[in-house]
Amino acid sequence: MTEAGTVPVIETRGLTKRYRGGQLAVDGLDLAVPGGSVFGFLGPNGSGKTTTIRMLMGLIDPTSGTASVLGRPMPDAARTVLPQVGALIEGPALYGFLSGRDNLVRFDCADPTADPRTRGARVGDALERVGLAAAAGKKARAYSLGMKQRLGLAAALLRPRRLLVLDEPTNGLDPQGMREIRALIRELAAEGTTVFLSSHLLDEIEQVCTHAAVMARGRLITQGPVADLAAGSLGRLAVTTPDAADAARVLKEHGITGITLDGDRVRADAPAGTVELADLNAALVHGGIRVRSFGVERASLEDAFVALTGEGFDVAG
Ligand SMILES: Nc1ncnc2c1ncn2[C@@H]1O[C@H](COP(=O)(O)OP(=O)(O)OP(=O)(O)O)[C@@H](O)[C@H]1O
Repeated sequence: MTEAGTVPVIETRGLTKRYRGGQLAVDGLDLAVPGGSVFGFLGPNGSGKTTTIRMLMGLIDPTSGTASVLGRPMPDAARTVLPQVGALIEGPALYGFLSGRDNLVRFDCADPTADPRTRGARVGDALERVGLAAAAGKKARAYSLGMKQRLGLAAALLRPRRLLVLDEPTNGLDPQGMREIRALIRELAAEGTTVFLSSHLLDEIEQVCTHAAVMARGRLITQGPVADLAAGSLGRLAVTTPDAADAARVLKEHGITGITLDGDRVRADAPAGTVELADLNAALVHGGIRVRSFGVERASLEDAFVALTGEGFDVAG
């Protein structure tokens, strides 16, 4: 699944986690995250995303299977791997009574490899990076949720990272906050950082991710480039006409399947391969059908998800 020649930045084989209560949270996961990708880890609440991330970061041990991050086994190589990974998991731990800047100073002090002489510059750069320079002196408790999330990202960016792991980075944010975080993710990716982010929002994955994996009930349903995942399910043909019943008949005569009628809308499976859309449109018109609009609606990741799992998806969150 990875691009030719690139070593996966995250790779798991048969990764499984059964919690002590017997809950099988992650079941035989084979994941491959290509270097340089923005990789969306998508699934409804409770599908095992956080459990997987916690295993990847060495926070909990798998029941069975293996995980490697930056080419090294986890959790065994956690000490060498984790300094190269910026993580934002379950919201940043901030002190409300400290300013944004002082929170970052605290994080930097906690890093034994961080040179105290260059601390001020590092903290300033990170604040600049996430657009918080102007609000750096404000107490963190006065920050909006989006600003807190950006401060958490700034903490993850205090040193150069090859990989960023973000668990639901836009959860609870308003649309403006979501846009800010997404823009930042795109920027970081453009600089070559691989970003692995979990989300239960399909449109978020479509907007920012190059690749995605879809989870349901602890199992991997599919993974690959986002464009391929969406293209895997054909789009829907949509015709608007006052002669809907006749249009449906003509489409059927031309071998079109999955036809549904709703008022003046006729929808159907998009024709595969041999049927030319222009010919189909001409056939309708020649059949005396008054066509108001005719086209193929692009398949979305949501269509792919529904086709793959037979389930709806909590799109709105
Ligand atoms: N510490 C735990 N002990 C027992 N069961 C757990 C524990 N943590 C999670 N689970 C269960 O494991 C399953 C997967 O949970 P997980 O949090 O990994 O899913 P998720 O996809 O990240 O969902 P969410 O977005 O709600 O966090 C759920 O059924 C959950 O109830």
